[in-house]
Amino acid sequence: MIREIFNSIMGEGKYIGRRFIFIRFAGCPLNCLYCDEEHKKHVNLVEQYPSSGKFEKQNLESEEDIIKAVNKLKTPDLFSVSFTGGEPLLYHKEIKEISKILKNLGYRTFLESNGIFPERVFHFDIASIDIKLKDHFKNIGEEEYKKIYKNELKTIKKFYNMGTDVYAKIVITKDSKINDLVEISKDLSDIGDVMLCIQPATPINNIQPPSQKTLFKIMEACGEHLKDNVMLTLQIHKILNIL
Ligand SMILES: C[S@@+](CC[C@H](N)C(=O)[O-])C[C@H]1O[C@@H](n2cnc3c(N)ncnc32)[C@H](O)[C@@H]1O
Ligand SMILES: Nc1nc2[nH]cc(C(=O)O)c2c(=O)[nH]1
Ligand code: SF4
Ligand SMILES: [Mg+2]
Repeated sequence: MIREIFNSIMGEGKYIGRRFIFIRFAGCPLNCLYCDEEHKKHVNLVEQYPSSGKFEKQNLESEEDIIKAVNKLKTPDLFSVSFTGGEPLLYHKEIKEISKILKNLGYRTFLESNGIFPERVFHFDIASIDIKLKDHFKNIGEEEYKKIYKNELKTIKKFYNMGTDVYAKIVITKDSKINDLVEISKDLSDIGDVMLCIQPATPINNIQPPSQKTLFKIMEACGEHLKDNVMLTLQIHKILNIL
């Protein structure tokens, strides 16, 4: 179930720069061309101490094991515990229990999800929902993409109506279509006060980000519907060369 647990600085989205503990779950039903996470193996790695970047294998079978690992990685500046992956909501039942215990211990809970499981949504303090674009997949069918997108909007709407601090994040590549982004911004603005984080792809395989000029154009086009609920986020952990 768990790939790794580590402490680092949030490198993406609305809470960039905050100190987080990341619980990374293994496996994912999607295969985004830009994905930078090797999430296929369930390897139970826990960072030896905060920001050491060194891991040891630990038994993470029980909730107690996981909570103990989180508590050990706590730092005075800690902002939240992120459930990420792979796709964390593959393990929604287990995460529901773990997040309840963490809440009772005073932690803020954060979900980093591709949003394709609206039926599995439950309480998190903050939810970052990644909206995928057609160019994120190798020849995806129109119907298949529409289903993914519809579920992502449903997930965002569900969190919004529950009062969760929910925002959307979209990885933008040089092939991303500005009209698609305008459509998405309209749909998000119809839900309510939802921040959209435009995240240029960190180059990987042959995926490249758009030009700076295009980034400005994309943000302005999204602002037509979302006003100032548009921000650009770069993966700062890659720039800092941290986890
Ligand atoms: C690895 S995914 C795991 C959580 C969930 N499956 C998802 O897609 O949101 C975490 C985030 O990493 C970001 N990401 C992955 N590869 C990236 C890349 N090459 N450039 C920019 N962001 C990337 C995506 O925005 C994604 O939301
Ligand atoms: N520092 C850091 N910030 C992150 N924000 C989202 C991440 C993820 O892989 O889910 C991530 C990550 O892998 N590292
Ligand atoms: S949904 Fe997330 S974990 Fe899955 S392939 Fe896409 S970026 Fe990677
Ligand atoms: Mg990552």
